[in-house]
Amino acid sequence: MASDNGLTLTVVGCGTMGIAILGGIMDSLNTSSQSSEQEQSLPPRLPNRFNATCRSDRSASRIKNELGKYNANLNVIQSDNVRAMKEADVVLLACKPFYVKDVLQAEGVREALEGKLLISILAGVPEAQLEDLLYPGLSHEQVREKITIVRTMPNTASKVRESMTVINQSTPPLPQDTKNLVHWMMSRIGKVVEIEPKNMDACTALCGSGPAFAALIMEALADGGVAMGIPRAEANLMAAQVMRGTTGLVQDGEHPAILREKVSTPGGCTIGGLLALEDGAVRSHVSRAVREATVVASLLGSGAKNVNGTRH
Ligand SMILES: NC(=O)C1=CN([C@@H]2O[C@H](COP(=O)(O)OP(=O)(O)OC[C@H]3O[C@@H](n4cnc5c(N)ncnc54)[C@H](OP(=O)(O)O)[C@@H]3O)[C@@H](O)[C@H]2O)C=CC1
Ligand SMILES: O=C(O)[C@@H]1CCC=N1
Repeated sequence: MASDNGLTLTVVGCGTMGIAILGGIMDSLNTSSQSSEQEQSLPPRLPNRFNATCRSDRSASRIKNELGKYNANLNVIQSDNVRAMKEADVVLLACKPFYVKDVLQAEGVREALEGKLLISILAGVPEAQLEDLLYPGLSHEQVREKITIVRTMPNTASKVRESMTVINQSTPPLPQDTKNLVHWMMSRIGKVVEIEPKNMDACTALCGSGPAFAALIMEALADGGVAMGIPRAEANLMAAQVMRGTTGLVQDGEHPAILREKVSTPGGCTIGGLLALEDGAVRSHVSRAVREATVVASLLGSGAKNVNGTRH
């Protein structure tokens, strides 16, 4: 643990998401200027040392390459999760769901995590499952005396500090300092919403998978432009800025339906395009993608095989 007033944050399984989240936190610490509102809920101790764990040399190099620019106190630890967890005050669990059992049931892990805050970003793995892996047979109340586990769902836009991160509501509620710390960490990388546990899989689909769905729509917009003669580079830039501008309007309070109506001049081109989208049942298919991903997310933690197998 840190000997000064700072916390040591260990990211176990530091790949795409671990790097994105650490990058957001390090960037925020470098550029920190807190608003008065943030200061009120500022945790008493903030992370100032970072451990990132992985196994391969390739992953270790990637972590150093991508996070080196922040000049943070970062230690990359290969194939020794227990040491990295022992040194931590807070552990961010960022490995793939299918090897969480191996990671948490490895010798010495339970002892290394005792008394600490464990924040999980694993898709489809409820808090109860993490508790059971660490302390089989103990009740939730008994586990809470040994460790605090919080399930969250960020997304890949953490890298540019534009994540939509969902935090699972804890029962009983977290101690205020712990809650402030979790919110502080997650608000370094974007926006935060707390949600009931029953909705975490749907939030995994909407927020965790959402950037992939939005990217597909963005590509389709650009493809249409290319088909009608716009050069690819300009079409990509235009599609991205159109999506950004649209989100800006909605986040500024405009309802999406009103936005659509305002763009649709009677007898104009927009209504013609919108009706073509409705002919293709785009709205239904996009919603279905979120519904499908929710069902798949709910199966990820169970170790079930072929979770993307056809259900029709
Ligand atoms: N990708 C996304 O957009 C999102 C992912 N998530 C969730 O985040 C988690 C991580 O996903 P993602 O970052 O994409 O995955 P990655 O595969 O990019 O990262 C996982 C990392 O874990 C390392 N690793 C594997 N085994 C171990 C081990 N035993 N000990 C320590 N490190 C290990 C791997 O490196 P090496 O093999 O070298 O050890 C790898 O770098 C998943 O649970 C996913 O559900 C949540 C939201 C969005
Ligand atoms: O596809 C996945 O399983 C992960 C979880 C959310 C985003 N990516």
